[in-house]
Amino acid sequence: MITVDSLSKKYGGRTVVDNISFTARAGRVTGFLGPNGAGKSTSMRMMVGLTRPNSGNATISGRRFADLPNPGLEVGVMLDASAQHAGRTGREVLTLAQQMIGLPTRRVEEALDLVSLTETDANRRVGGYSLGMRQRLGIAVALIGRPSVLILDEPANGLDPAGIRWMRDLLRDYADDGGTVLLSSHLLHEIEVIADDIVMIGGGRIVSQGSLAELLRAAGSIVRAQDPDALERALSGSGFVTTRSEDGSLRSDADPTTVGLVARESYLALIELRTAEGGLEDVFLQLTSDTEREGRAA
Ligand SMILES: Nc1ncnc2c1ncn2[C@@H]1O[C@H](COP(=O)(O)OP(=O)(O)OP(=O)(O)O)[C@@H](O)[C@H]1O
Repeated sequence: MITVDSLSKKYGGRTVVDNISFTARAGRVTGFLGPNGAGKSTSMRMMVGLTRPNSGNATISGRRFADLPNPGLEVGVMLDASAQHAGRTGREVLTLAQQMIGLPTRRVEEALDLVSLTETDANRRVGGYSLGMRQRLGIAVALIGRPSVLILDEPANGLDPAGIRWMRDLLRDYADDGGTVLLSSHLLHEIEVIADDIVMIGGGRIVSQGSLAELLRAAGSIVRAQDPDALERALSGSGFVTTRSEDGSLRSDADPTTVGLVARESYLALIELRTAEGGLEDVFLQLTSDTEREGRAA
């Protein structure tokens, strides 16, 4: 588990992380989502003791990163996959991590296997790796000590669609085995397909957090009814805002379950009912544009 408690960071008098608090739970993938410059990397750096917060603190499995006796056994971190020394081979990078943590040498081969880096890849210098291969190596370094917590900054950067699917499966299995995963992204689709919980950040502040299902519910619904006028009346009578599209469907700010219940109460037949398209993207753009407006006005 990762607990972030009222973390703030200022650079040159400018607050770039503003009093953020959240918990990333065991057995869940938590997506840390925000546009460029929102403060995701700074927050993650504070969690792993690389940047000193102005106030607040973060703990990993109940302890501050600096107090972990052998951090590599507790938390796997990948903040910048390109930060590895370009002149070292992938195997050398992993061997250094294995020795630093004090693991048996076989963990190097196991970690390579885990991220599907071949023998030939492992013996090449990192400088010649594609970005996708660097991401795989970075994830291997993070996983080598079998930690129970993973903190990954934009791990899907540079991966092709097959690579993204691979990473998604790897992180899903890791969380299903009880691990805690916190991963950042500015790509909504990436988060939407992998995360159980979402922490949305904009302008250094948390603008929304909750389970993916809860946030999607906020996106509203698209519904087609046999009698759209009657459904429109029923929904507005229940306090929901409904708009009619040219194709006759209705868009409502009520979530699909609520729309279904309202329709049932009025004995109305529905032909189609789903979450409004755009889903998380709509919620995200709406929430982060609000904070940006506030930021500019302040
Ligand atoms: N060392 C630093 N000195 C001064 N300003 C910094 C420093 N590090 C980050 N910032 C600023 O803090 C803000 C947040 O940056 P951060 O890298 O945390 O955002 P991010 O959400 O990770 O964005 P991205 O997706 O672009 O990496 C930015 O405006 C950035 O310019």
